[in-house]
Amino acid sequence: MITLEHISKRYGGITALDGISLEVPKGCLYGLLGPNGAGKTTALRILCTLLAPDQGRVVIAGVDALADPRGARQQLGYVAQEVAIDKILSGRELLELQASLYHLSAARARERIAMLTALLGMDEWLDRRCGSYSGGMRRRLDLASGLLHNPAVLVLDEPTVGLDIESRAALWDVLQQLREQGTTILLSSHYLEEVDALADRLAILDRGSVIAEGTPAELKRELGGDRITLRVREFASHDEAQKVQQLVQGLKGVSQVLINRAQGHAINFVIEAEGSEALLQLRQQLDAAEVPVFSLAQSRPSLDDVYLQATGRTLMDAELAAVSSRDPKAEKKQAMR
Ligand SMILES: Nc1ncnc2c1ncn2[C@@H]1O[C@H](COP(=O)(O)OP(=O)(O)OP(=O)(O)O)[C@@H](O)[C@H]1O
Repeated sequence: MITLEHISKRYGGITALDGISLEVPKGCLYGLLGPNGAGKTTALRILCTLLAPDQGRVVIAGVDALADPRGARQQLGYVAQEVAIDKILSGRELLELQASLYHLSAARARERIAMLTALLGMDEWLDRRCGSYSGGMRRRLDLASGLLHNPAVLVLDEPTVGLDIESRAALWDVLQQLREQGTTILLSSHYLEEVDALADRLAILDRGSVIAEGTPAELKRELGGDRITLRVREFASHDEAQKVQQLVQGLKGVSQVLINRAQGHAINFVIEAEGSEALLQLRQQLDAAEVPVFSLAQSRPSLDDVYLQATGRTLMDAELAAVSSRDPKAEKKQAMR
């Protein structure tokens, strides 16, 4: 239903997308996971014909989106990151306005609004002015606007940012229902647990490139055995961590040894075997090699491990780096042009 082929996009000297390709099959809930600044919004805006790529091809439900943007838009519902809702209108008036922009007949508009009101639980407050809505209500109304014309493809940019746990769970339910009804959904997120819980398939985006793609289970399985986090001290120095890294690399059944700066220079690695026996043996090997142990934790691979393995840093680490290097004001200005 969605094909992106070799899409590149630069903003001045910044490469936001570096030749990414994606395929989303029909009826799939697809997650685009990546830290802030990875290029998720840029990819979604290109897909939704709101931004032109420098090169590449976009096909939505068989329609070439660059040659026929209008045709592609008829297949699409887009829920942007920033909610743009008028404060004076009521939710219902806003949906009616939106329905007329989609050229729905009055009868069809009434029918769709009634259906979406029930689906999204908006009955109690839809006739109130939007200015009085909470973040969760605004998100739901925004989702309803994206779904009014019953699109085959729904694209959501970070749909649960800023939502409380309850609203987030409600939104997840709605997305799962829509998928069951056959809607193809592409959502971007920087929440690992969200993509893990919802997505049938996912792509991990980092600095404008797809660094991993598959089902959550496949990606985790590819990492092999259990993940170990070893801390020699609460906050070790980089030099100390490097020494331990070399020691651990020499141990039996150990692979993919990395230093994790974000966790006080903890050492992350994989052990071939599973279970407590393996940990016990590892502990003995560490003692024999005279490696001090402040803490030693074992877990099954997670999506964060997939990211860590591909980039050498955790998602949280990447987020922090992105926050300090971006200029939101300049980006907003540029995006308005
Ligand atoms: N309008 C713009 N002008 C200049 N640079 C931009 C603009 N929009 C995005 N960028 C840069 O392009 C890169 C990708 O940004 P993009 O917004 O696509 O990432 P993202 O993964 O969606 O992050 P976020 O979730 O924070 O929006 C970043 O380095 C960002 O600083």
